[in-house]
Amino acid sequence: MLIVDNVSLKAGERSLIKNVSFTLHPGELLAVLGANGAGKSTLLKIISGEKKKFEGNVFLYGKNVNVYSIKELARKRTVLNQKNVVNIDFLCQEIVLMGRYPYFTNVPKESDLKIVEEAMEICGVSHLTDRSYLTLSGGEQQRIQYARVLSQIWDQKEALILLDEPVTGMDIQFQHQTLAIAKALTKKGYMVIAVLHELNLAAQYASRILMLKNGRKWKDGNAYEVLNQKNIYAVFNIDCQVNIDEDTLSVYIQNKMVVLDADDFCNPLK
Ligand SMILES: Nc1ncnc2c1ncn2[C@@H]1O[C@H](COP(=O)(O)OP(=O)(O)OP(=O)(O)O)[C@@H](O)[C@H]1O
Repeated sequence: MLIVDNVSLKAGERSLIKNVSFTLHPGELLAVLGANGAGKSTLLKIISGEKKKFEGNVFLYGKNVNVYSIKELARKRTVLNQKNVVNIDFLCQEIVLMGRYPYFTNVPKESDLKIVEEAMEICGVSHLTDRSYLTLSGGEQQRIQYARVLSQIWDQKEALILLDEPVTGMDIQFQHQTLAIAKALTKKGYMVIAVLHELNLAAQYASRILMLKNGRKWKDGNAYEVLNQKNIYAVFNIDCQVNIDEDTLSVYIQNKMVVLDADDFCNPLK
């Protein structure tokens, strides 16, 4: 279980996160939504233990996240960051093997290599095993990073999977594949928190949605409760049509096209 208890974080005088509380249970997939700069990545960094100086408390499986040892925490939570900077020319298999670093000292065990193989297979990147990571496309790199993140908790009975914009740069097939894998893992008892910008993917895959606005919790509930026209306008300042299937209560959001007149913003002196 994850308990986020009245968490706040400031940068100077500015509040990045303000009094955010929620509880997550095994089996839940929480999508965190919000406009650019709403505080989604900051919240994930607090939960992951990356940001240590904040008000309030985060308890992961009953223990304060700030008192875990690095090694212990690495077995309880895994993180896919928004940006994954790699400058050294690793092979893809070596990148995924990094997920197993908390489990071996010098030489990976047979079981570590097997997990790397399995994680790469589920992420559809087995064919990239011996490729240089730096030669991959953006979407391929993202899928390798996802395999690394999964390999880190693959053999754990309980763990929290934190995904910051996991489907950015992926084609539509792998956007769905990525979230389908996350959802399948929740059925095994894992907890997942995914920052998403695509509202329909959140509606389809998340069991719960947390909307952030200016660092505060705006709404928390299922897609049917949270993804309505009013909330979407309040958070994203955009008009949309929300279609609801009354039998399944599934939600589908259609955005309206934005039309601009170039004369209104082009340099009038040109
Ligand atoms: N160290 C910092 N000092 C000052 N401001 C910061 C710092 N870190 C983040 N911010 C600001 O805090 C706000 C929240 O940042 P955060 O990265 O959490 O947003 P986000 O919701 O993930 O946005 P996006 O959708 O654009 O990724 C932003 O306005 C950002 O500029």
